[in-house]
Amino acid sequence: MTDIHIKADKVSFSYNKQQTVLSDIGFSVRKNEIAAFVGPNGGGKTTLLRLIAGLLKPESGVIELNGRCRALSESAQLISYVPQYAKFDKQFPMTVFDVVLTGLIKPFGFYSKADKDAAMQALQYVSLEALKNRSVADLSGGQMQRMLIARALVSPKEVLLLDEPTANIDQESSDQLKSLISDLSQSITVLLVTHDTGFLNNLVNRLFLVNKTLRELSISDHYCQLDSYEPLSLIQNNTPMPLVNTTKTEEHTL
Ligand SMILES: Nc1ncnc2c1ncn2[C@@H]1O[C@H](COP(=O)(O)OP(=O)(O)OP(=O)(O)O)[C@@H](O)[C@H]1O
Repeated sequence: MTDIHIKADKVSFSYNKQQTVLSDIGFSVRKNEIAAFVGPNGGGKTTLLRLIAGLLKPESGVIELNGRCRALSESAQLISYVPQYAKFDKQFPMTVFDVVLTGLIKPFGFYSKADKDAAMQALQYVSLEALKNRSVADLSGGQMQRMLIARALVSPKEVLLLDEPTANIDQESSDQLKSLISDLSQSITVLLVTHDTGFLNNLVNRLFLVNKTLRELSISDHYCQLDSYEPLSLIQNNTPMPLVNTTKTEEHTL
């Protein structure tokens, strides 16, 4: 019996059948792992997340969840994707609670008491319940990110995909987010894309370098300077990843 949760095998993709964006991608992630995709701009990280979410279809190869490929509708029930630059018009008069509810697709926007309880629970999970009536216009970047995670998880999910979750947030918010992701991984699998390699220290179990192809980077128990890691130079020189300590420790719980 395997506990492989997500597996990609020989996946290739191009937009409009033009330039190949991803070529022969293969990796696997186990249940409750936190995996990060790093790499240079335009390397294909966001495209890979969209493929995993089922929003794009591989040109060749397969992506399996729990051992089989899924249709988009089924993927959407199991996987939540928080895109890069997920933004709300700050002038739009919506409260935090309203936004979280929109994570539940309901005809005519009719939400039951159970839906509202679920939204409240999701807000509690990300420690935003006190801000539930606040307008989204008045949220900080970190609060916005946590709200979007609450929205993504308002219905139960197996996998959370986060694209650049620390973009435009300060160190304190980044630390809170890191704790939240670590906590979430007790119950779900988290895959994230980031350029913020410092964020990955003591957080991730798996690290993948994406630049058209994918290469798993070794995670060592020995410390090194992840902060000075430069994906592009690694690819160009084809040198091994400097030793980093990004292993999530057994006792790392919140
Ligand atoms: N909808 C699209 N149509 C055509 N080309 C696209 C589309 N989206 C992305 N691309 C191209 O695909 C390549 C990979 O883009 P992608 O956004 O996946 O890279 P990335 O690694 O996430 O980049 P970044 O780190 O800058 O966010 C880029 O060359 C990009 O211009």
